[in-house]
Parts: sequence; C-alpha cells; structure tokens
Amino acid sequence: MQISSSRDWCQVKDYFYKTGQVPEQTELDPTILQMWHKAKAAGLSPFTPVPASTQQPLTTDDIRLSETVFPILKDIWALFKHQNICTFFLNTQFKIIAEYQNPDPHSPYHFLKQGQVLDIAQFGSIAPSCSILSQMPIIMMGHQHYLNEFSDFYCASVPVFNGQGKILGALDITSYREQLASNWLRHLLYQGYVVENEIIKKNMPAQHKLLYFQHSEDLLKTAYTGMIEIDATGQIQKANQMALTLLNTSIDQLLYKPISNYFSSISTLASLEQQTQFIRSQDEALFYARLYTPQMTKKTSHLFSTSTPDFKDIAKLSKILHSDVPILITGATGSGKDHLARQIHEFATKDQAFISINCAAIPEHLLESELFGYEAGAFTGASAKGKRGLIELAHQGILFLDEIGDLPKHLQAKLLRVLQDQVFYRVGGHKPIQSQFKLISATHQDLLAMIDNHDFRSDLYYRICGYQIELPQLKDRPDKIDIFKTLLANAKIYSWSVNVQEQFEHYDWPGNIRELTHVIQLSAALIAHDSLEHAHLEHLHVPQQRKVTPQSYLANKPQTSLNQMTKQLVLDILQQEKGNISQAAKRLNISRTTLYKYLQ
Ligand SMILES: Nc1ncnc2c1ncn2[C@@H]1O[C@H](COP(=O)(O)OP(=O)(O)OP(=O)(O)O)[C@@H](O)[C@H]1O
Repeated sequence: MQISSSRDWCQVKDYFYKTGQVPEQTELDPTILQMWHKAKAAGLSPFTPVPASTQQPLTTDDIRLSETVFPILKDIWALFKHQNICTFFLNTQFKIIAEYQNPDPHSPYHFLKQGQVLDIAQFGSIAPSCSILSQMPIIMMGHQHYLNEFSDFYCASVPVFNGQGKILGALDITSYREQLASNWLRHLLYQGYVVENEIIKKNMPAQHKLLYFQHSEDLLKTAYTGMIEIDATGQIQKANQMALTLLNTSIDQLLYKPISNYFSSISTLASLEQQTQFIRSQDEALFYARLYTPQMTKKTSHLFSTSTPDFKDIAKLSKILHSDVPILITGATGSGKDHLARQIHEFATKDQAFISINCAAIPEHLLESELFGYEAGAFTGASAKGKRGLIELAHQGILFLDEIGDLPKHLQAKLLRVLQDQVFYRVGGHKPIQSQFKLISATHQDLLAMIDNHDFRSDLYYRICGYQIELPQLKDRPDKIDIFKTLLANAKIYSWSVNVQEQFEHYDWPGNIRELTHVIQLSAALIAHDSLEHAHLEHLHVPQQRKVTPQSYLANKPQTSLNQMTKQLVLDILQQEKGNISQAAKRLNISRTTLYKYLQ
C-alpha cells in the first residue's frame, strides 16, 4: 500500500490496532513494525496520550557514561541547533542519561529530560529504543511513531557499543519539524564511533596496548580507525565496530584470540610502536597500522571538567554561559570561585543583574524564602507585603549559587524544578512565576561523592554542571605570580625584594588566594614605604641562607604558623590602637568581622 498522507497513516495504524497487522504491501521497516507490536501488546493505542514527564535518578554507571557522552551531545547540538533539534543518549534501560537542547519551557521536547525513562509500554515506537533493540541505526519519521502525538517528530538514532559486543545505549537527534534526518544519521554514526573509541581508551588497563589500523593513513587517527585492544600476551580484549567491519568478522570470533591469528605479517608488535607500517590481514588486505600505549589521562571524578582550566579566558566562559550552559566552579576554599563568577558577569553583562547567595551562610529555615520569596502572611513574622526571592530577582540576569553543596535536599528538588521549567512558586503562593536566568554555581565539595552518599541529587547535578571549571590550589596555579603581583599592586605595593617572591613561592598557601590577600593587606599596613623589602611573610619557610637580615616588625618573633603569626600582628596593632577595633581594622585594611575572626 502506497502511503502518501497523514490520513493514510492514521488508517494504517487504526487497522494495525484492530487486527494486529498492517495492510498488505505497506512499506514499514520490520524493526519499527516489531516495536508497534510491542506497544500494542503493552496496551497502547495510537491515541494514548504521552505520559507526564517523570525523572529517575542516575546511577553511578549512568554518570560515568554521560561523562563521555555529554561533550559529544554538545558538539552535535552546536552543529544542528539551527534545525531546532534536541539530542540525547538513551541507555539500555531506556533512560535518558544526558541531553542537550534549548532550555525553553514551551519546548516540544519537554519530556526529553535527563532521567526520563522512555519505555515502549508508555511511549511506543521511538528511534533510540528501536536502535537499542535492533542494534542498528534507524531513522523514524512522523507517523512511523506509534503514538499519534509523535507524528510530527523526525528522529535519527545509532547504537553505541562498548568494544566487547555489549550495547551501551543509543545516540539520538530529534526534531519537531521535518528535517533531513539522513544528514543527522551520517553525523551520528561518526559520533557513535567517537563515543565507542573514548570508552575503550578510558577503561583500558595500563599494560594493554591499542592497535589502530585502516586502509588509508589519513584515517588512522580519526574516529574511523579500526581499534583493537591487546593485552600483554598479545590477546585481543576489545575491538571497535570499525575493526569488525574492516576485518569482516564478528566480535565473538575476535575476542580473546591472539592478534597474530588476524594479521599474518605482525612479527614484532614493538616495531609498530616506533612508526606506522603496513600489516596484512588473513584475507590479504593491506592496512596502515600503528600501536599505541595511550597516555593514561588522570581519572577525575568531575564531569565535563576542563583539562587545563583557562583562567584568563573569561570571554570563553562568558560565551558558554550566554549559550545557556550552566557553569559549575569547583575548588578549595579561597581559590577564587566567587571572584571568577563575578568576572564572568562583568565581562559581558555588567548591566544585567548578578544575584548571588551563599547557601552555606543562610540558616536553613530562611533559605527557602530567600531563594523563592514568599507571599504576604506566608508565615509568622513574614512581611505583610510578601517578598520577592533571589530567583525572581535574577530574571534576565545571572544567579550565582555559592556553596551549592550545602543546599538542603528539599530545596534541591525545588531548585531542580525551576531549572527544568523556569517556573516556580513563592512560599505560600499559588501563582506560577517565570524567571529566566543564567546559572553559575560553586562549591568546594565533591558533589559526585555526595551523590554516592545520597546527599546531592544526581539530576540536579546535571542541571547545574553544563560546564565545569576546577580552580586549582594557589600553589599549583600557573598564573600564581601574576596573582601575587596583582594583589601587591592592589595594595599599592609596586616593588618588592627577591626574598619576598621566594617566600611566596615556597609557602603552600592552604588558604589560597584569600590567605595571600590577607597577608598582603597586613604587610601593606605595616610597611613604612611602598616597597616590600623584607615583608611580613618572612616567617614563612624559606631556605635559611637566602634570608635577608631580619629587620622587619616581626623579625625577633619565634617562627610559628601563619595563623598564629597573623593573630599576633592583629593583637599588636590592636594594642597600638588602644583596643579600638575600628581603628585597628582600618589600619590593617580588613573588615571588623575579619579582625574578630583573627582574634578567636
Ligand atoms: N584571580 C584573582 N585575582 C585577584 N584576587 C583574587 C582572585 N581570585 C580570588 N581573589 C581574591 O581572593 C579572595 C578569595 O576569593 P573568593 O572569595 O572568590 O574565593 P572562594 O573560592 O569563593 O572562597 P570560599 O570557597 O571560601 O567561598 C577574595 O578576596 C578575592 O577577591
């Protein structure tokens, strides 16, 4: 049967629903037909409505897999975003473990959210579940979806494997409008290879090696390379899909066999480590080949982390934020998370609101009303007029959630809903309020460990961590001398001795930039001229022979810890100011609160 219109399709589906068969000669991919059968067996009719979206938490395995998948979804989205697509990865339990799309509350893809399970019994035939079941790439157009509600959707999907024949899930591109899905499929096939190769490389034991081979030398280092993982005895442990195609074999035939069974001319594997050479397969095909011991990339527990954080490139971070990708800044206390968030804001959006809140600093019972606001009379002591919350105030601006790891669990759930729907309710309110903001979050805590301990929601983690930047300790920062000089200049110190710089370089700075700031402020308050000759950092550990003559204010004091030293300085200044806290704080160029902290 030639199906040309929507009406024809409705008739076909109706006939199928009544008889369990499609009219004779209907052109329908057998895999899709199989899915229709499954949907019907589960009690679905083409008229069954799409269920309301519900998200399940991600498991640790899901999180690890999405670590690899997420950057690839970002690339796919960047390439096809003008076609108004949504792209996602569905695991073998049919759960979306990562997605990328425009954060529009009215988007037709509102049900394609991370954590959503798209099982056949509720959603009928969709491309990625078809790919998972058939282990084949697929395009599903309009009415080929079993549910009529999906008849405007066009989708392409490819399966992704783990190098040992096991399917991990499917990459998908979905669009609400008719598009050239075959273009997507070509790109998805390429990205499917990228994911598979990454997974093989990431999970490879240190003593294993990777054989890359291809007919063309140009393809050897691309995603299209054949890749075989070999253990120390030369036995095959894994092979990617391209290797199977090139050798015209199946994974079962290849696994755990000696590599020499497949390549007759491999005499010494070691020579392939030096340079690219020709090797010959059993059926006499010639390949360019090279053996690699991949650099073990340091396994970080953080997702989407930049390998070399680009501190100077605030412009880049600002661009990322303005493409609606939320940024998560991690790093130890005092490493400059708050400072960086403000710099990102200042770079491009000075005239937009920057609303910041430290989730650890506000008592738990006040945090909800601070964030979400409240209606008049919402609770005892509430203002008669009600109050707008910070989320509302951040509309069209930036919301900075500092110490997000300290957000209580019930507020994590509430925040998640705002991030998903951009709509929230004030405490005691019933009117939905819209707020669209860019999100920067920061924490010194290991959120993945918190997820494992059920202290932080994995779905929220994914919402806030579109791009992660980890600020290292001050002592490890490549630009630490620049920071040192900037802070000295801020304190109007324009010259200093070599010794001062050495002290700076030898000390560990456990309190990071905050500690350095305080030390410099103290030094500035205590020096007579604007040159730091011997400084008040002198007590820090510096090789003995390089010390200058002790002339400083603290020269005769015994060596002690930085905190004790700072406290001593504060006490001395306080004494000189006859106990006047304000005067002492002013002279030390620190706040009264900071001064009190030193006195504790
Ligand atoms: N790149 C920088 N250049 C100059 N000063 C900086 C820089 N980064 C941070 N600072 C200064 O260091 C101090 C601590 O920085 P900040 O408050 O941003 O750290 P933090 O990581 O947010 O700390 P915490 O986790 O304790 O909140 C601030 O006084 C800040 O102005």
